[in-house]
Amino acid sequence: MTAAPEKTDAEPRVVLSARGLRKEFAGFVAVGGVDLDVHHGKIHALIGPNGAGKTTVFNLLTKFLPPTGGRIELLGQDITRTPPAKVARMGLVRSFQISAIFPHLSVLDNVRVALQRPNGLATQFWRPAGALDVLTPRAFELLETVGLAEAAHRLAGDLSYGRKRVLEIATTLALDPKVLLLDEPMAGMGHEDVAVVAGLIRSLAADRAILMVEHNLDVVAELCDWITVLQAGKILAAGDYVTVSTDERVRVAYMGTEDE
Ligand SMILES: Nc1ncnc2c1ncn2[C@@H]1O[C@H](COP(=O)(O)OP(=O)(O)OP(=O)(O)O)[C@@H](O)[C@H]1O
Repeated sequence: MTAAPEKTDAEPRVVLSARGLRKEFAGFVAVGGVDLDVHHGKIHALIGPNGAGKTTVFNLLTKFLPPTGGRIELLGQDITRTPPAKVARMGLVRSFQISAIFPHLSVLDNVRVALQRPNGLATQFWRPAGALDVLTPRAFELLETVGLAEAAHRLAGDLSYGRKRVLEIATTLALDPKVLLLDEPMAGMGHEDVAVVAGLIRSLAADRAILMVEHNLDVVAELCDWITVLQAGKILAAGDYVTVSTDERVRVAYMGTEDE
């Protein structure tokens, strides 16, 4: 028997897909039939004006909201009706805002607490001192990955805003995501932090897929391989930055003018 040819990077594989994704709230169509393919090794942006349905799509993909229609597949498995915690364990992980970190714990402990979740230790929060020590090497590895190792023993709450976001991303890596969903990762950041987080996101995309909602179009242009533009719950355009940014419908709908 001949083995199936292995997929190469030249032919990136779809790790997350949605077909006909739909969500109605009491008759109001927030997401009206969205098709999406997210590829391993690629950074995919979801953009669109306020109220376009970006957050709702994120909530549907991560199963925080049940869809009213359509189908979602993760790594070839139908997850349309799978509960959120299971979807996260399967590798679809969403980065929350910095409120997800514990400000009174050290940077290292934030990551160790995150690491105990996939190990099924979440219910043992009040364990004897030292019980998390076994997680320390892996926690340091993750802090190295995101460039926070030297801040390991600082209180998380004392980090700059941008570094808090970086720490939060490190805690999501504890779940070893195959697909990482980032909701406005650059929101509220200055130029310097944006550059740091952009570099981090690029490095994280090397061995996983990234889907991000991002309002900063400079970041999208610089970072993203593929862009899906939503408007009023539907896909207005999709393609690389040049394709979508020169699309007249996108310019009118998203940028708000035909002349810019
Ligand atoms: N739970 C809900 N109940 C009713 N309507 C909702 C609910 N959640 C979202 N909507 C509506 O669905 C539409 C899409 O909202 P959503 O938050 O997904 O848009 P968005 O593109 O993320 O917007 P923004 O950029 O402002 O965050 C909006 O009109 C919103 O008012």
